[in-house]
Amino acid sequence: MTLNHLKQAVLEANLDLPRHGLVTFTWGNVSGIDKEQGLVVIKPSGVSYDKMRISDLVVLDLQGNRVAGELRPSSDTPTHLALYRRFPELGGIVHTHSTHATAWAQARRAIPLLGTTQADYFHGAVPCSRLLTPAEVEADYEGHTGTVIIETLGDVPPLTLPGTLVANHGPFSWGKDAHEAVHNAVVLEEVARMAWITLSLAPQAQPLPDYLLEKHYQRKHGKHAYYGQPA
Ligand SMILES: O=C(CO)[C@@H](O)[C@H](O)COP(=O)(O)O
Repeated sequence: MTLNHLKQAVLEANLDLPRHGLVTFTWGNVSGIDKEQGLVVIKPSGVSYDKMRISDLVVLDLQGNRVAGELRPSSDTPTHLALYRRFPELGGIVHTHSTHATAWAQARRAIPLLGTTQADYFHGAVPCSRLLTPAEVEADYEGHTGTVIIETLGDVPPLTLPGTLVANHGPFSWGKDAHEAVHNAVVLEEVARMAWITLSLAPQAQPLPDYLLEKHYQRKHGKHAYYGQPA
């Protein structure tokens, strides 16, 4: 994919955020990475989606040096860059304040794995990070937001758990590219809403048994996946 194709894909992915009802005002951002060139394309900070143009996008290297674009990059850029540096398998990252996922993050609760919808995408509960410390906020708030996400994932391959909640902040999602990252952000918001309603109806609701988790997760993502149509 050329850099211009990546810019177009990242623009489209950002415009998909309001299309899918994931953002209010400018409360979200999407980036994508050209792994060969080590360049990240990200949304400009504070620019409304209906006014966003491809020329507004900002291009940076993985150390955060501007390569192209005049506007300030998203305020969450250091978080995106920290995740790309730590997880080379990521091709796209999304951050939103989508209502239900943000509510679970504000409650500092992982979204339990209660159903097969979540098991189709997440190989377990959607974890919630710890709260950043005052020293971390003081030193590098957005960079350390990446730190707590990386800590929360530990050795879990990120594409098997394509999203995490940052305590008292909101969800970050990712995928093999920007489009898939937005798809996973939509799923995260949906399963957050489903889990909230489920636990309202049945506070004693139990997690999905492992045999059903594996069935659903592997049929979409396993070596012998058979969901959908062959590529
Ligand atoms: O988390 C926040 C604000 O709390 C940010 O995600 C903004 O909501 C989006 O910022 P920009 O990408 O426009 O800088």
